[in-house]
Amino acid sequence: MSDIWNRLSAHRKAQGDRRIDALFAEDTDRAAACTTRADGVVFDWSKTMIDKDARDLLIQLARDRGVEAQRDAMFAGERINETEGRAVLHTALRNLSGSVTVDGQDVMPAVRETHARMSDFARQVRDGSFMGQGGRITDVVNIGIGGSDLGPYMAVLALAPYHDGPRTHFVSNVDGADIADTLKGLNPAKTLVIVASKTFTTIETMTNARTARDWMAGSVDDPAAQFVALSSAVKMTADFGIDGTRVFGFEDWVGGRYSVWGPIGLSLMLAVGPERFDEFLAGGAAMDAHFRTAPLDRNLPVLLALVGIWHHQVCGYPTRAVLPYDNRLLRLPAYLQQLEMESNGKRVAMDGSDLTVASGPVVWGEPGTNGQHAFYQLIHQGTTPVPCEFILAAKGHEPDLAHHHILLAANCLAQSEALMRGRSLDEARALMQAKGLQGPELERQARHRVFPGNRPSTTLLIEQLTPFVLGQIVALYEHRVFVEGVILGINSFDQWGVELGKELALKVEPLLKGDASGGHDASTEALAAEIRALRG
Ligand SMILES: O=P(O)(O)OC[C@H]1O[C@](O)(CO)[C@@H](O)[C@@H]1O
Repeated sequence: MSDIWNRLSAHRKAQGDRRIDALFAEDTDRAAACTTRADGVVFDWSKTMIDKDARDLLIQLARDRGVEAQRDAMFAGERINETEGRAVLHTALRNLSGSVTVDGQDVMPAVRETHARMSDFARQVRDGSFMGQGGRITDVVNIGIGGSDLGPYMAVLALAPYHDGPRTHFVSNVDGADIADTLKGLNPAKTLVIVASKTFTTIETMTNARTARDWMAGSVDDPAAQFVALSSAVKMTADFGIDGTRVFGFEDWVGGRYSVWGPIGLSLMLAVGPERFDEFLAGGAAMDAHFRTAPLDRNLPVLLALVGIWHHQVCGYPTRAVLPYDNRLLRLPAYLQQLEMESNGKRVAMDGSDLTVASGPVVWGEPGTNGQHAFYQLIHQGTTPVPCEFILAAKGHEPDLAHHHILLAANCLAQSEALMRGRSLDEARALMQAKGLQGPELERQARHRVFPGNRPSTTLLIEQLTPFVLGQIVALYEHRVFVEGVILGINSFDQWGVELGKELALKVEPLLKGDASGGHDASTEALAAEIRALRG
C-alpha cells in the first residue's frame, strides 16, 4: 500500500467518532465548497465525512495514480485495455465531429457512416417507408443481454416522454419465459427484431434470436427481412441470414457495457428518433469535454470517483446504493451494476499482481420513494452504513402533476437529511414521553426509535431528465468507473470473471439432457439427477 493510501486511512482513523453535521458547524461554507458542477449537473457531496484534509489527500491520490495521463491516453485511442490489446473509444461514438486515430488510422469516417445509416434506417421505420410484411412496424424487439440490453433498455425507459416511435420491447434472459411473455400479443408481420450482440455468439441472445426467427417464420415468408443485427462480428450476422443493409457494425474498441452510444442504441433511436438520440450523444460529449478539461478538484467524474473510493476503500463500507428519485430511472441501478461491477470487480492489478486495496463495491438500488418502504429501514438503523447516492431532477415532465414532483423531491432531501442527522436517545425519549410512556417501558421503546445518523450520502441534481441530461449522466458514471479503475490500478475494460460460468454451463447442459455423466462435483451431479427426475 502506498504512502497516500496509508495517510488516507490514518486520517479516517483520526476522525474517530466526529460527525458529518459537525463539519457543517465548523465550516459555514461547506455546502457550497462541496458542490461540484458540470454544464447544469450539480453534485453535492457535502453530507460525507470528507473534510478538507481528506479531500486534498484524495485529489493527491488521483494525481499520483496518473488519472490525467490515463484519461488522455484513453481519449487518444491508445490500447489501454491491455489484457485484450484494445483501445477504449466509446467516447468516439458521441463526438461525431472529432477525429481519433487507432494505429495511425482515423476511425471517425466509419463511425460517422454507420451513424448516418442507422439514422436513415430509423427514419424509414418511423415514417413507414420501411415496412414489415404485414404493414407498418408497430413493435421492435431488442434481443441482447448485458451491455447489449441494459443500456438501451435503461435509456428507453428513462426517455419515455420522448418516445414517439414504435413500441419497444427487450428480451435478454435465456429463460423461455422472457421471450414467450414478450412475443405474446405481438403481430410477427409488423414486428422488427433486433439481434444485439457484439460477439454474435452469446448463447442467451443466439437462442432467443433463433426462437424469434421461428416465431416469425410461422407468419411471414421471409423472416430474415424483419431482422436487424448490431454486432462487431459482421460475418456471423450474414451466416444468420441478415442482409448487410440491416447490419450495423462497430469496432472491438467499444466495450459491451459502454456500447449504448452506437449501433447497440438503435432501439433507443427507433423509440425517440435520430434527433433526440443525437441530443443524448451531445450530452455524453459535453461530459467528456468537462472530464478532459476541468481541473481535478472541480472535475465531476473525478469527485464522484473519489467519494466512492473514500467510502469503499478508505471507510470500508461494502456496498453503495444508487437511489434515483425518478421512476423512469428504474433500470439505472441495474445498468450501473454491470457498468461498475463488471468493470471494477477485479482482484488483480493490470500487471497481474494482487490488488492491495479492495476492488469495486457492490452496487445496488431502486427508485425512491419505493425503496423507502422496502430497504431504507436497514439504511437508517442497520449496523453497516450504506453510502447513498441520490439522483433528483428539479422538474418532472408532468406539469399537471407538479405537486407529485414536489413531494418526490421533498422525500429525497428529507432522506439525506435524516441519514445525516439521525435521532438521539434523548429526542426519542422525549417522543415517548409525549406519548405518555414512562419508566423502563419508555426506555425500551425509545431505544428502538433511535437513528444513529452520521450516514453519508450524495445528491446528483439535474434540471430535468432530457435526452441531453441522460447522456451527461451516463457518461459521468462511465468516467467515474474509469477513474476508480485507474486509482485501483486495474483494467476496467475486460471481464474475464464471466467466462468460467459460461464454459461450465456448456458442460452441464449434456448432463441435464442425460447425454453425459461424470466430470462434475457431487453436488452438481446430484442436483442434475434431481432435475432429470423431476422433469420425468
Ligand atoms: O454483446 P454480447 O457479445 O452478446 O455480450 C453481452 C454481454 O456479455 C458479456 O460479455 C459478459 O457477460 C458482457 O460484457 C456483454 O455486455
